[in-house]
Amino acid sequence: MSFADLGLSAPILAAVSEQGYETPSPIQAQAIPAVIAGKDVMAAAQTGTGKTAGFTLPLLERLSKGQLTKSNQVRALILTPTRELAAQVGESVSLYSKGLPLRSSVVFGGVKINPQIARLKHGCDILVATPGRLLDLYQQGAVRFNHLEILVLDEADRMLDMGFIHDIRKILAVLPAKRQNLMFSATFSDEIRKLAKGIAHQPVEVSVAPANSTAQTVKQWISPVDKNRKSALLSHLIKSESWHQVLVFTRTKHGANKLTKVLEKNGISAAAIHGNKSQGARTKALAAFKSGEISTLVATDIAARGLDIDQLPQVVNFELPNVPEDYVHRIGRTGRAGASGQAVSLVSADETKQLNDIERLIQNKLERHTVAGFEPTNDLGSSSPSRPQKPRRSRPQGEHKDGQRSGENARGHKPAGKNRRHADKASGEGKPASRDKLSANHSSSGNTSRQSENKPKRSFSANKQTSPWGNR
Ligand SMILES: Nc1ncnc2c1ncn2[C@@H]1O[C@H](COP(=O)(O)OP(=O)(O)OP(=O)(O)O)[C@@H](O)[C@H]1O
Repeated sequence: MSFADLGLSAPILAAVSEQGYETPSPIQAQAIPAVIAGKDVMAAAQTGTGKTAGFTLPLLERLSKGQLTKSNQVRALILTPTRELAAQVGESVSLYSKGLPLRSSVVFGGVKINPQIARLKHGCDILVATPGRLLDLYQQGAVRFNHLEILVLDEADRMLDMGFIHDIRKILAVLPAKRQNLMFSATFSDEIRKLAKGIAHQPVEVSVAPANSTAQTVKQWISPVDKNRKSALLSHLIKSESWHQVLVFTRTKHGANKLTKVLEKNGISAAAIHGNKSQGARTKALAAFKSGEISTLVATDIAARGLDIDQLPQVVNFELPNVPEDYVHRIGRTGRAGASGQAVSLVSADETKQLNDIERLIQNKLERHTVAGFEPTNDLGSSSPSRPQKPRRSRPQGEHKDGQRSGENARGHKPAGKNRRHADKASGEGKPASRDKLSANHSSSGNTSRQSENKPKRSFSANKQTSPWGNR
């Protein structure tokens, strides 16, 4: 199977080959023809298996056949839960649409709105957005959806959970009823799956692995440890194992700041990224991490979804997430595109319940390795992954993960224009990061990227045993 067999035209095939992709991943092989055929698609596939190209390539194929955009209008809307992810997806859209006469743009909160309004004036064929800022732009008349053809919910389960559903409903209400709906994620709870089906029209369900499964390329283990020894253990591991690039997840923003300070005190170069940081600080931290300027990025779940950090070798859960699906997404920042990676969770006795929930969700008992000198005084107890899965705990209504409120709540239900400062924060997590390049106000049609230069061929066959790309 090659990309040419999937019904993509020459300019798109050229862009794909410039990226070094030789073979479509299983999710791409299944989703691309269905999207090109105009069907609604709900797609589930493990983290790092190329879902972005799975919806972007056929979307471009369809748009390239129709009429180009008109002023303030959008033909395809891609919604993402974080600003960083919006930027990254925007970058992919630019790369893949290089040879096409299509305009694309990215909008998210936390940066000035006026340049975004100016860019939208001429309309865009593809708009990548976070929900809060999109609503503000809509309410200010900067963007119109009369000609919208395609809606994509990237990280669909996250977009449809309690924190985002109000904004999504408002957006859906202003879109034409007749449109193509695409929803992609690595995880779908039954509850969210039902909700998604209500939005899509007889969707084709594409799934290439058991529901909610982790990428096979990630070696996972847990280290039982007492809560008050976690930062010492993390510092010890980073130094003794010579981890040069580690993404560490904490449960709270305060916890991320505190841990960053401890690591720095222990001589480890670290920065924190979370929703209370300015967009500038977020962008800087992620860029410094990607370039190797700092070895450790301490993040809340703001960084759990979708971020594609090239060859990231190591993820650490300093604390386990409350929602078990978030574990799957967090550890999926490593072991992407067939590369191997390692994910370690530091688990204290008070987290036994979260651990049980995670092991049930992924149907796998995680290996325990106690590090010498860090033996816990309190036992973890044992879990049984095979018991039936409990209903998923939803996040509190109106709360985005990472303490962010929905656009509506953040604006205190006032029209956006009257409370712009808050509205800017609304979609919360917002600012971009592409794989190698961060661009705060990325807007483009056919821009260039360092990624495309001298791209090595990326093939699935090299790692057939473990790679999700090669398991067909
Ligand atoms: N056909 C392909 N061949 C080789 N590499 C690919 C191919 N398609 C995508 N990639 C690369 O694989 C990586 C992961 O892709 P992507 O970010 O789309 O994963 P994803 O499935 O959306 O993951 P997540 O669930 O974490 O969002 C990217 O670096 C992308 O460039």
